[in-house]
Amino acid sequence: MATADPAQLPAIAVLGAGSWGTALAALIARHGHRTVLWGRDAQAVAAIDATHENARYLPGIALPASLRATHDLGDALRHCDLVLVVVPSHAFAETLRSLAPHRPAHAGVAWATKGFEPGSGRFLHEVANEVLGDGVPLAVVTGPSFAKEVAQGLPTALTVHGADPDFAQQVADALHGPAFRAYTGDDMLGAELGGAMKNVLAVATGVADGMQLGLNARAGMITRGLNEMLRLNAAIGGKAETLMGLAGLGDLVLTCTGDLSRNRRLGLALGRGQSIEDAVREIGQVVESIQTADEVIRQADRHGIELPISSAVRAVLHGEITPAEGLQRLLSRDQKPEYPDGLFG
Ligand SMILES: NC(=O)C1=CN([C@@H]2O[C@H](COP(=O)(O)OP(=O)(O)OC[C@H]3O[C@@H](n4cnc5c(N)ncnc54)[C@H](OP(=O)(O)O)[C@@H]3O)[C@@H](O)[C@H]2O)C=CC1
Ligand SMILES: O=C(CO)COP(=O)(O)O
Repeated sequence: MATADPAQLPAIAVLGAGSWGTALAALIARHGHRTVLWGRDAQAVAAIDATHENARYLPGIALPASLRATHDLGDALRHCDLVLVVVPSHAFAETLRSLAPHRPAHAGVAWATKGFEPGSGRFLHEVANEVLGDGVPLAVVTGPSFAKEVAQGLPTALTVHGADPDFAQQVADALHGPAFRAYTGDDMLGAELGGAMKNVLAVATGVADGMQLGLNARAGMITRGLNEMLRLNAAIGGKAETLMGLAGLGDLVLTCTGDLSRNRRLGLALGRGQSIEDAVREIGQVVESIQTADEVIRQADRHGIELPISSAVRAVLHGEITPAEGLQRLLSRDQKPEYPDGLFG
């Protein structure tokens, strides 16, 4: 908390100077932790360090003067007690490999990245286990949290899941503060699945809204989307309650309904007839669903689960069908019971 002696609090290195990494670094620095933000763009990072503003990703928002920013990974990690990785999923494995030789032996590694390893479909904790080896405490930070609102100090709740409860608590303690509630859990599988899948489902809801299908369609899409999350989660062995909480339902509702969501905005643009290339260029930030849709379907196929909405999103993102054809595909499915295999079957 702001009144604590910074020397008594864990020092934290945040890797990734985009909107979410910057917002989390600012939050943690405001709580009194010695915090260093690392970014790959030397010029941008020098400007953040000098002006206390991330002009590209969070323009107009004042960052705490105590937040240091650097391009030197060794410098960022040298005296840290905890590493928080906040790069896009396509850069996750590479960033872990870069940080590994610099990580102080006692420092656990958490991440706020949402998605899977592109190409392999591996969960990010599987990647972290492989790259860092056994014995390094790991945790995932996830939940309904737009970077801009966190950076502005607006109230937010999210959750930290890890197999090592002490480490999950350490991460949650750094995030928790006067306007920020950080909960904990031990279900990395469910937490990572929720954070990844909600981005794909936000595209679906965005498409429906872009096509002006109405509020009924939006609510139906969100609810059947939650059903897809629950079914895949049950198959992979995640806990149902994780998906009914901040990591699932909470983030699904935020991303499907909030226009700050880049994944929703991609869907809106596609639903209005814009091309994916133009939409992505206009958004100008990472849109995780583009890679995640493939990996969700890969996971679903592996477990023999049918996910009609996610599958339609994947096909639209690949240009295999139009949004109108995707809608027709969903509406023409056979009628069936709402829960043929029970609530979490
Ligand atoms: N923004 C949000 O509200 C939230 C985002 N997330 C998740 O956080 C993750 C990061 O997203 P976000 O910060 O929003 O994305 P942004 O698009 O805002 O920023 C991406 C950042 O990652 C950097 N980057 C890209 N590739 C690499 C790489 N190979 N090595 C190192 N850095 C790289 C970019 O650097 P450069 O500028 O040089 O390209 C940029 O600083 C995503 O998985 C996202 O889903 C989770 C919750 C909320
Ligand atoms: O993960 C997020 C909110 O929790 C941010 O969503 P987008 O990546 O769609 O902007």
